[in-house]
Amino acid sequence: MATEQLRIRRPDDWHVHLRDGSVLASVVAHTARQFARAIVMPNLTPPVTTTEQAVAYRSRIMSALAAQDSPYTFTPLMTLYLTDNTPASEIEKAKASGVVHAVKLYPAGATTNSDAGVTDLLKYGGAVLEAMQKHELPLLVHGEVTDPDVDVFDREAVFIDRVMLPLRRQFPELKVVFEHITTKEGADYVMHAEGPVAATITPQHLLYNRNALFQGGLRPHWYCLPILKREVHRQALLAAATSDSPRFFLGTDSAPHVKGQKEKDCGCAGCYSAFHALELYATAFESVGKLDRLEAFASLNGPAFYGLEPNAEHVTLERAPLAIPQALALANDQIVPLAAGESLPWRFVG
Ligand SMILES: NC(=O)N[C@@H](CC(=O)O)C(=O)O
Ligand SMILES: [Zn+2]
Ligand SMILES: [Zn+2]
Repeated sequence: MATEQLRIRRPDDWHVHLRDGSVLASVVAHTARQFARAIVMPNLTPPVTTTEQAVAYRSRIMSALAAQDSPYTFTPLMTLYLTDNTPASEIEKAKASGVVHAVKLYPAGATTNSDAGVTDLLKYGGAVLEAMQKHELPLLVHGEVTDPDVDVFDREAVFIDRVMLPLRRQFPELKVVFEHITTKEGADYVMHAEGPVAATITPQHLLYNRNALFQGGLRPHWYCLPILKREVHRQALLAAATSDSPRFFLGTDSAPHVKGQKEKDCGCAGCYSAFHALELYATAFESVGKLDRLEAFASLNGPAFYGLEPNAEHVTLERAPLAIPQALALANDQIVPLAAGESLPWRFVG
């Protein structure tokens, strides 16, 4: 008989966008409902580049949650946005704060709100990377090159050769998380690389291939960066996520954009999955008969990499259909969740 209930340690989301202001106010409870902790991305406008800003952003997150009388205990783990001008001294401050848990690399122009990102990591970032390696502050990378001559479907694989390999040769002890990997090349690299390397994987990259972008017409709500890839890549990601390797862990990359910002002539990249993240992952894991691997991926591997204890509490999912709404009334607007209108076989109970 198929499993009817699934009880796992409370998971954490190692890559999420909570935004700010009215969007923050309406999305934070979704993340807090399923996850005990989350690595919060710093790509606000303006970006979170200093420890002081990260501390202030953290209190806005906590106030937004408190304002909703949310019954959940939730700990945001903050990140700094690396720029060409980040001083090495900021790293010591960040580490000492106890609030900042990682530094995020956005290659300039690679994705949403990345204009202030790094233009040439090894040229400008040497002293900062040295400090991060010394203070054991992980570097989280959006791993795509921005070279317009590189095909958008190849940008992750090319990033490995052009940035990842030289970076890790120069800073072999630096903890690096290859965020939201989308390719077989990315999965293979992380699986076999020497040293402290890990990767997050999103639900959309485990569940869909690039056909989803064009299913019956142009589907902007499946558009995120890095873009969905071919089926062979999806299969490789599923194999990695459900493998025995502790290097792969949950990072939804839930990235809310209001409906009008997605459905336009130049729409934003990002899928919203905080509403139904665990249900999406459970569906993906079950599709390959690996539900028993979900707990390690969602609740154990991430804390181990970041040097934190796993959560003590547990959560339960039950086999019952979850109808994903066509849209969620959020932020005085609407946000369309990933796979809107479809149904999932699992439901998060609490
Ligand atoms: N993933 C996305 O498509 N978008 C993210 C940025 C990012 O994680 O690259 C966003 O902030 O909207
Ligand atoms: Zn990214
Ligand atoms: Zn992201």
